[in-house]
Amino acid sequence: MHALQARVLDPRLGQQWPLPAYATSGSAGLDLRAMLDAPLTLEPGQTTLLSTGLAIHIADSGLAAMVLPRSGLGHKHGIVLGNLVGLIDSDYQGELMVSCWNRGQQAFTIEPGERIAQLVLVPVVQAQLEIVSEFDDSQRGAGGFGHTGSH
Ligand SMILES: O=c1ccn([C@H]2C[C@H](O)[C@@H](COP(=O)(O)OP(=O)(O)OP(=O)(O)O)O2)c(=O)[nH]1
Ligand SMILES: [Mg+2]
Repeated sequence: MHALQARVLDPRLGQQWPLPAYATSGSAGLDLRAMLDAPLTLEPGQTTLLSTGLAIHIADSGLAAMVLPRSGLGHKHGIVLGNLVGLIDSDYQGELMVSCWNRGQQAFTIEPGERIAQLVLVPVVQAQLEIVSEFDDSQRGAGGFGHTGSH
């Protein structure tokens, strides 16, 4: 288990609602909660930026965190992320924010403290660009976007 510095920015987190924790020993994501004062209804097509009450400092440039949708909310209710995926830089120290997008056909009400997204810590390799005039041959070359067919 990796140690990760975190600050609680909303006192309700850890008191009224549990701090983010892995739901099972094999869970990959920590659920993030909506720090709302009242239920918030997202109309179809609407996007809102939600506070999570939590800040983290990853500190290691070999790591990042990703904010991902929860499958139940996304599949059943169309509640996904306005940025599709959130990327948290290792030097970001601000509040973790979640852009919530109702891509569905029905209004959805987010309750205060509801788990709205999940945070996954991932390894990162930073690359130094080495500019060349030609690449060595590869099996694929420049073929993409369905180049290998559909079967
Ligand atoms: O879902 C998200 C995505 C990003 N962030 C924070 C952490 C991240 O490190 C920072 C910047 O994100 P990103 O680089 O994706 O946004 P940008 O539009 O490129 O902004 P910037 O110019 O600040 O890098 O915003 C969040 O809190 N939630
Ligand atoms: Mg950026």
